[in-house]
Order: sequence, then C-alpha cells, then structure tokens
Amino acid sequence: MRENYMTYENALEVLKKYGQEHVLAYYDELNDEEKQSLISQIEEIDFSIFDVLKEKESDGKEGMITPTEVLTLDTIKDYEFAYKVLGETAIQKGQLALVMLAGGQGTRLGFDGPKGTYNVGLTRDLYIFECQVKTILTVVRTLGRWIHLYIMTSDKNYEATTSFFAEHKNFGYKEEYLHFFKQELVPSVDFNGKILMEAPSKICLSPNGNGGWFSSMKRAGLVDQLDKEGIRYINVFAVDNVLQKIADPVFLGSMMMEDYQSAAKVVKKADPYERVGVLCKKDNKPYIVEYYELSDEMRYKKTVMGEYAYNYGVILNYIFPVDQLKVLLNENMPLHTAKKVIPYMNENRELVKPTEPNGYKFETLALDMLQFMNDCLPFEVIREYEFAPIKNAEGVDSPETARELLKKNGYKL
Ligand SMILES: CC(=O)N[C@H]1[C@@H](OP(=O)(O)O)O[C@H](CO)[C@@H](O)[C@@H]1O
Repeated sequence: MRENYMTYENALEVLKKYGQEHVLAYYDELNDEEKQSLISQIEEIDFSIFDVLKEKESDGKEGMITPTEVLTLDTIKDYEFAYKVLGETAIQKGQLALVMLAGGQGTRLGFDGPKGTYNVGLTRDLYIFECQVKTILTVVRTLGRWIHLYIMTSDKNYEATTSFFAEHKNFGYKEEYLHFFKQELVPSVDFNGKILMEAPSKICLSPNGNGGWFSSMKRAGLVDQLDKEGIRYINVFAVDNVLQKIADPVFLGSMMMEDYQSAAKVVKKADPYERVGVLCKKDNKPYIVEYYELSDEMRYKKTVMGEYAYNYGVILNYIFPVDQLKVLLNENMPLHTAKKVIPYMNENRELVKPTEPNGYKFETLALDMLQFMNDCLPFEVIREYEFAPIKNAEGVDSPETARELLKKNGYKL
C-alpha cells in the first residue's frame, strides 16, 4: 500500500472548508488500513467542483451563439504541403505529445472492461488500443522520432489497462514513451450538496469526466515532464475512434501556421441529428454545443446559401498548446450535473439502494476547454477516412459500422 501524503488534520481542514466534515464521522472506529484508505480517497478528490457549484448558483448568464468558419478540405489541400512540413518539423523536434482519453467503461457498448481492450477483429485479433498505437507508430516510423503517449484511465480500469498493454508488449510502443495516469475522482452528493458515503471508510466517488484530463496530468506530476521534454503541443483524442489520424502533421502545422490557440478536427454532420458536438462560437469565442443540448432552432438553422449553419461536428481530436493548458488550470471548468440513483450509507450505516434519483454526479467535459481559448481552428476531415467511433453495441457508431469503414481503408479483419 502506498504512503499517504495527506494527514488526518489536512483532510479535516479541507473538508471543513467545504462543509463536509461528516465524511470523517466514523474515522476513530476504523482500523488502520481503512483509515489510510479513507484519507487517500479524500486526497484524490477534486474539491474545486464545490467552488464551481457556488459560482453556478450565482451566474446563469447566456451568451450569443453564432456559426464558425471552418478550414475546409479544399483550403487544406491548397496549403497541405506547407502545413505538413511545419508539423513534421515540430514533431521531429519532440514538441508534440499525445493524450488518449481511455477512462470510459464502455457501458453503451455493453462491454465489461476498458473500451480499448475491445477486440474489433473478426478472423484475427484487432484491439481498439492496437488500432490507435499502430496509427501512431506509422508517424513515428515515417518521422524517425518517438512521441510521448499518455493514456488516461479511470481509477477502476487502470490495472486492467496497464496489464493489457504489458501482455501485448505495448503493441510495439517504446516503454519509455508510454505513460499511464489516472483520471481524478469527484464525490457524488445528495440534493443538499453533502458528500454521500458508501461505507464508513468509503466515499461515493465517480470519475470527473474527460474535461479533467490536463488537471489529472498535473496532479500525476506529468506537466513537469512535459516542460522538461520541451513539449509544446498536445494532441488529445478519444480512444473509441479507430480510424482517426493521430499526431497528424498537417493538422498540427495548420494550427501553427494560422497561429491559433487550439484546433479541432471536425466532420460535416451526416444529418442534423448525428450525435456529435457542434462547433460554433459563443460571444465570439470557440464553443461546442454537445448533441444532447442542441436546440431544434440551431439544428435546422440554414445559411443564405441554403446549408445548415451548424453543420460541423467535432470528432474529439483536438490540439492545444501546453502554455494555454497551463492557463486553464487556474480556471474552473463548467460542471455538468446529472441526477442519478446513487447507493449510499444511511444513518444506521446500512447501504441503501434507492429506486429514484437521490443525488448528483458531476462531470467536466473536454469540449468545454475550448471556450477558454481565444480561438480554435476547425479542421475538416473526411469522415470515411477518419471517423469510425465505436460507442454502441449495434446500429450507428457500433463495431459493425466501424468494421465497414476499417475494411474500406484497407484493414484486414
Ligand atoms: C463530452 C465529449 O467530449 N463528447 C464527445 C464524444 O461524445 P460521446 O457520446 O460522449 O462519446 O465524442 C463525439 C465524437 O465521437 C463528440 O462529437 C462529442 O462532442
């Protein structure tokens, strides 16, 4: 068991600050191991959510949403060579690192285990993690330079993920360029904002959403490593899109040449209902409206040319300069709350499984990072070449649709 860095006094102090001392109510009755475990959980908590909650109550101001210009396929083609040279040079200098968001549990996919360990092959094994690593290896081999790859897992799937990589010899990726870190946890609270407990030594915790990836890197001590290595840009991407280009020099070069503070790969939406976040502007700053928050008014709005005004969706593949990400560490990311059924311990120390929602779970979303950047370059990609997400067990965005696209791109399944 690892050493605790936080003491009981430290823990009590933080909890008091947020009116949550009840978390330590049974501390004296716990054995040493339980005591240590409870303090560790408190240490892992991202308490800033309570600050955001307070702000949320007081603000509620809405901004003005407008469409955004996109760097379209045609323009990219015209400048491709120049973008590529610039991007390749930066990668060869070791200025780019990669972050794979692999904390999800694959619930929609109905798959038990880290999503990246899902086997999409038919007659041979082809794991989602393998697809991503192979894509990166192509760039590594072409440019003759290893690229640091950071993989974010949840607390729950950390062991399963690291041992899966070890079992498969990292799919050929050089060990010293491969790093794993855990996503921070946030406590679930009741409707009065009090942290729920599962047992006297166990807080109800859940992962803090994919928006916390950089603060989780910071907490894991990896931001210092970025600085030491002279890494200036981070390409962050979702584990589930098996066709995406990662460490794409053209994408990186376009952001550098056009001098943007962030860049997002986008596709033309397949239809107004496609479940992708829509890239637009809010009060002239980059903004993404997630699909479940998109109003019909925005969904069907047309331009004077008769096209959908909000026609580009993000594929969850972004580049951010490290110095901008550091600035963001001082900001409170917007918090998305969901009412959930959360099993909890009552006053009699019994575990209760409610039938109705009894509290809130919190998440920050990666797409919310964009609004803290002054600008964002929307970079269009061809969906048939770069967008094959595996999210659902069947139907759209399923293993079946991904396989079709993989085959079209020359993969042997
Ligand atoms: C919070 C977040 O980043 N959501 C992303 C993500 O959606 P999920 O349905 O949460 O997997 O991937 C989509 C692309 O596959 C992207 O369009 C959307 O914005």
